[in-house]
Amino acid sequence: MSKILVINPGSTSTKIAVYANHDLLVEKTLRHSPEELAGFETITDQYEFREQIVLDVLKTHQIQVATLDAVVGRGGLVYPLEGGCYRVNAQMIRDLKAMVMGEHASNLGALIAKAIGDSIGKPAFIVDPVVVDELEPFARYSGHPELPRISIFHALNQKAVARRIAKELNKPYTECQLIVVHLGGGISVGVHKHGKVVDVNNALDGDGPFSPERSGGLPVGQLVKLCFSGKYSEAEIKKMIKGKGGLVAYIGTNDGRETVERIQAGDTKAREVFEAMAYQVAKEIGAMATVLSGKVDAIVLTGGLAYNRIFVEWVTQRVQFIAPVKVAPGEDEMAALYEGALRVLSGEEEAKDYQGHQ
Ligand SMILES: Nc1ncnc2c1ncn2[C@@H]1O[C@H](COP(=O)(O)OP(=O)(O)O)[C@@H](O)[C@H]1O
Ligand SMILES: CCCC(=O)OP(=O)(O)O
Repeated sequence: MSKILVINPGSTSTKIAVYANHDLLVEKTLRHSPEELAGFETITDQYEFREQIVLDVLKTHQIQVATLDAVVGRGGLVYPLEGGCYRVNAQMIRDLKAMVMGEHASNLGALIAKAIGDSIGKPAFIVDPVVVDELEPFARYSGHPELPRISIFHALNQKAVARRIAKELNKPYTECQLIVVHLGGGISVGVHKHGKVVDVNNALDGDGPFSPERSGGLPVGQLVKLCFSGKYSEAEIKKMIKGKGGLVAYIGTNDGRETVERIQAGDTKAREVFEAMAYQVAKEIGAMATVLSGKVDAIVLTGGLAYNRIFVEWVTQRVQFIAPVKVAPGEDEMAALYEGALRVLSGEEEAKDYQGHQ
């Protein structure tokens, strides 16, 4: 029997699960408001706070750390790599601490998993981190060679959900042409062409639609002017793009459910902003459909916001002319992390070795 702890830190939540022999023993999601996270200057500063959440959940459910066989965390911003299950090693920890590709809550997945694994002499893994890179050459062009587009997205959930939908379509994933949209704290719109994500917006850093806590793409000229206006520090501008952008900037919350409650209570501003976010998501889907020359098997909406009927309806109305829209609310990340680690523990697959910068 393999008992595995799964740790999934997201920008608006920490998700924890424990599995044993395919049985889900515990699953818990803790949501974090912008106020709760405001006191932490960097993501790494949230380490103790998020680790304590994990340990508290284990304690509440009377699961002894010593009984675990492995720990698997959501993979963060390491150097770009191919998909798969990687053993957390010293190089990975160094790169995450040095924030070589930037900051995101997912960076804490490997750090916490490694600390807990080391405390009991058991291995720690990550699976399909947010930097999985399968972009085709055209997708890397931005418009200036010093600023190539890069692949940062919800790789783990996009891949897991795409495989599930491919099954529903009775087609191997490697033969499908899908557009998968993860609607989380960040929003990614990925083109899955024959099993590879050949184009996707950088969900973290000022690209694509705005999201609950991110600005998405901004008018560059105006942004440059703002950067040099003396009005804001570099750190403040970065926060406008990630953390305090999108819904947070317009209506002060990163919470889709709270937004819906406000809309139901007659808040017209919240309604307009929420609908504008759906409009931008639809526009990005339209753009991504051109990558597949319009030959799209299905458009898939997933992530937390896909639970919301009105939001899904607004997007669907604008994009259903392209392909059938399938809704897979929430995420398959916890099971995908568990299964990735289990494949290694059972000897079905070998853990990949993270090398750092190639
Ligand atoms: N039932 C729901 N209705 C509307 N929005 C929801 C619902 N559940 C989650 N959300 C929203 O989805 C977003 C988070 O999605 P999730 O995929 O869990 O993201 P993350 O991993 O970024 O924390 C938040 O804005 C959250 O409030
Ligand atoms: C870093 C890309 C993935 C992402 O945006 O995740 P969250 O929605 O959990 O912030």
